[in-house]
Amino acid sequence: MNIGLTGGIATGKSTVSSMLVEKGALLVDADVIAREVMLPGHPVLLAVTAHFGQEILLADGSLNRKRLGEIIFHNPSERQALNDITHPAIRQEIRRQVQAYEREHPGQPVVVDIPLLLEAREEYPYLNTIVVVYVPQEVQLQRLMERDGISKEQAEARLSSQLDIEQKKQLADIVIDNSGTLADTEQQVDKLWQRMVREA
Ligand SMILES: CC(C)(COP(=O)(O)OP(=O)(O)OC[C@H]1O[C@@H](n2cnc3c(N)ncnc32)[C@H](O)[C@@H]1O)[C@@H](O)C(=O)NCCC(=O)NCCS
Ligand SMILES: Nc1ncnc2c1ncn2[C@@H]1O[C@H](COP(=O)(O)OP(=O)(O)OP(=O)(O)O)[C@@H](O)[C@H]1O
Repeated sequence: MNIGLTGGIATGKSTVSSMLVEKGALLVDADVIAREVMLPGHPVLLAVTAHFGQEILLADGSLNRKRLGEIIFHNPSERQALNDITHPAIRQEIRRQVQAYEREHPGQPVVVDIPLLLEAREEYPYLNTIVVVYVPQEVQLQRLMERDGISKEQAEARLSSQLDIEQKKQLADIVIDNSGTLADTEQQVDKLWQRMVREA
């Protein structure tokens, strides 16, 4: 069984996907792919630079992630422009990796971690079980500020760039509540893993 794993920023997707990988799942990680297409020389980074200008690059030609983040998390039309440039290539690579795993490891469960899965559900018809990693918004905000060392205002800007976590929870087939201890989460992940193996 393959699952699409999503949630809000800092709700614990990586925490849960690491637990599943420990148990033997194969992982496709959209954030990793998103970083790869932003490496110097990649056509996607060239297109991003053509739109946003050289000021989004550091002196060595690599992406100034902080600068681009400041622009797109505060400006919906610039965020849309970035999504229009980057998302088709990211989606294509996600699909390619899933197909490669299915070919090379038939029957082995695959976890596809995509932060913006429910913002573009129709783009992923091949993912038919959606798992949402959930924490209430106050916990999400707190964890995000702590992990990234950012202000409340910056954290709120990131949260409001995505579908609300309560809405994502409503759209889930399976919810993992990550607001308790890691041991509480691990118990839920155990159950999910049993199901993934059973329905492989
Ligand atoms: C804007 C960038 C440079 C900021 O980099 P930064 O290192 O600060 O953040 P990072 O990449 O670790 O992203 C952290 C989280 O932010 C959220 N996020 C990132 N991009 C977006 C977006 N376009 N819209 C909404 N949320 C986003 C996601 O939850 C992601 O997990 C970077 O996020 C980026 O290149 N974004 C465009 C690609 C993208 O949409 N990636 C996320 C989904 S695959
Ligand atoms: N159950 C938990 N209790 C306390 N802290 C937790 C718990 N789960 C995760 N965290 C912490 O919360 C932060 C966010 O978790 P994580 O990085 O897994 O989220 P994410 O959804 O993958 O984030 P992103 O959207 O940015 O990729 C991390 O600092 C992590 O260590």
